[in-house]
Amino acid sequence: MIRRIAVIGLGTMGPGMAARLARGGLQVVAYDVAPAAIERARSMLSVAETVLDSLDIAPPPAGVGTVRFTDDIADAVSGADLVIENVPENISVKADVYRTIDGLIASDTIVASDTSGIPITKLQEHISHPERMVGMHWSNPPHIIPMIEVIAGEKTAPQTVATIRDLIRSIGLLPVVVKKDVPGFVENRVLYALLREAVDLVERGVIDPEDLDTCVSWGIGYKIAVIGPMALLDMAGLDIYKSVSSFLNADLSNRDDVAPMVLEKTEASKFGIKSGEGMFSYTPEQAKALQSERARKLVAVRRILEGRE
Ligand SMILES: NC(=O)C1=CN([C@@H]2O[C@H](COP(=O)(O)OP(=O)(O)OC[C@H]3O[C@@H](n4cnc5c(N)ncnc54)[C@H](O)[C@@H]3O)[C@@H](O)[C@H]2O)C=CC1
Ligand SMILES: Cc1ncc(C(=O)O)c(C(=O)O)c1O
Repeated sequence: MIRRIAVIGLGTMGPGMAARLARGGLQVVAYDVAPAAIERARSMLSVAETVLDSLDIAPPPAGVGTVRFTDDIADAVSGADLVIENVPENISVKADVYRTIDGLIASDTIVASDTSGIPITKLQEHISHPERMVGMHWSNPPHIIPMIEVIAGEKTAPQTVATIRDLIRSIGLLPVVVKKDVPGFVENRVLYALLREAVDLVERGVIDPEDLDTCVSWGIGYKIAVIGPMALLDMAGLDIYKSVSSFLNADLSNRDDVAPMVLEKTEASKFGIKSGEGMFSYTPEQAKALQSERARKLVAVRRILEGRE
């Protein structure tokens, strides 16, 4: 039974995840190596709590469902039933965390990684109880998006997958068990196929970035929220898909490296809203407004999709 959870890494993903787990009645202890990240996470936590209120996700009874911050990793993981690792997408940084916590956790503590796509089999090499390690891939923003992928590595015990799947379900979220430990799992394989083509189209001057976003959001995005790709194929007709894919697939981007436009921007520290510039430019006020607007619209759409409006 999972009651106490340690969230390690409080950047983009950690705070919203901590808020959502606590709202599900779990005792969360949140840790980051950087004191500034802990401070930022405190304010992100209260923003996430307001959003959870607007989703009508009822608070748990008094005394359970708390988030406590700590700057001591031993304190964070001590007594944890589950540790969720949320540190940068880099095997050696993640492996360092696993080595550090290895001697601090019980042999039956589950260690989950929120990796965006590093195979769990590779991460398991760095922990002494690989049967207790599992992928638990949340989607950003984690306090609003209900779907979480659950991925077993070669050495993950089936019981570990079942425990995490049941935990996700028990707090009203939507687990999807991925059957093979492929890089990127499923969500990011699909997302990155789309992003590769989108970046390529902008890079080749086929379309301006603003128009690309309008085309994808109001064309594909709007309907894909209501009907998934498999059912969409049936709606369009597999005969149409066969005809179009017979000439189009060969023309789609198949680049296997990072696009030059993305390399140029990241080399100039243009990372997006976190640095004030990426594909577009943002003042701090615009970045904040964009995040609130995204939360407000996601809440509104979710209420409708769940038939609550
Ligand atoms: N950003 C996104 O949209 C999503 C990211 N992910 C994955 O989640 C993980 C975390 O991603 P983000 O939150 O975006 O990263 P981030 O870079 O925003 O935050 C990472 C945090 O980890 C902390 N950190 C670094 N080393 C640490 C250590 N040894 N111990 C404790 N804390 C440490 C950093 O100080 C930072 O606050 C990555 O594996 C990423 O691929 C998963 C879903 C979505
Ligand atoms: C660009 C990008 N990369 C990875 C992820 C992820 O799911 O890991 C996301 C996301 O939205 O969650 C993302 O946008």
